[in-house]
Amino acid sequence: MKLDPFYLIVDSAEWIERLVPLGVKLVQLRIKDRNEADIRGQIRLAKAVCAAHRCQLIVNDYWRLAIAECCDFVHLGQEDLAEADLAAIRAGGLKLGVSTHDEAELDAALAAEPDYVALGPVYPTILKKMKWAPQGLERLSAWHARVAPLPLVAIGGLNPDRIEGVFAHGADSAAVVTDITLNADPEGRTKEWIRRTAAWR
Ligand SMILES: Cc1ncc(COP(=O)(O)OP(=O)(O)O)c(N)n1
Ligand SMILES: Cc1nc(C(=O)O)sc1CCOP(=O)(O)O
Ligand SMILES: [Mg+2]
Repeated sequence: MKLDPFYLIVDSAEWIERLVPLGVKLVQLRIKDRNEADIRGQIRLAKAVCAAHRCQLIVNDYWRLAIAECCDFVHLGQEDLAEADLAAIRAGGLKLGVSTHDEAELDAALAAEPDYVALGPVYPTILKKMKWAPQGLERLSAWHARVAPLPLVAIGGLNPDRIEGVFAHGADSAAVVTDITLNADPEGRTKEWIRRTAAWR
């Protein structure tokens, strides 16, 4: 399976409505702190927009809702993974991406037979407090050696100037949040990401 090299992560369907029509082909809906009915509505709207624009939607965390809403890709962290019903996810025909931050987590991720593995934070991130120090580019190469031929996603502190480095060290896709959502011009920055990742598409 091939992932688009530009992996946008946003916290609402409204962001997806705004940015996916610009040509985004891979987006994660990563919602925190909303009630279930709200999240279900967000997933429905995101799914409709992504279908209209041939963009792959990945639902973070809410695997039960993703199955119920007939989505086809979920992303799970290690705690989510430990509690998730992987058989139900597979029976629902969903693909699975898994976060990793150390070797033990990589072992657990690979045991789940995922469709991609993410490594982070490659660089410092301001999005959330993390207990792991930045992994650095050499760590991406080490992950690539263990993960290939599965796609490897780099995440954490990425910006357009760091794209080349992560792909040179074995990443197949670069995931990004704040470089776009906190940018003064999110649309312009999204177009820049699409352009700067074109060589790996
Ligand atoms: C592509 C990608 N990589 C890592 C994460 C982080 O997932 P997780 O560790 O479950 O943390 P939250 O995002 O749920 O806070 C991700 N979402 N996407
Ligand atoms: C959501 C998330 N997960 C990470 C991990 O390492 O698992 S780093 C991260 C934040 C990514 O946001 P930004 O692009 O703004 O740094
Ligand atoms: Mg999670």
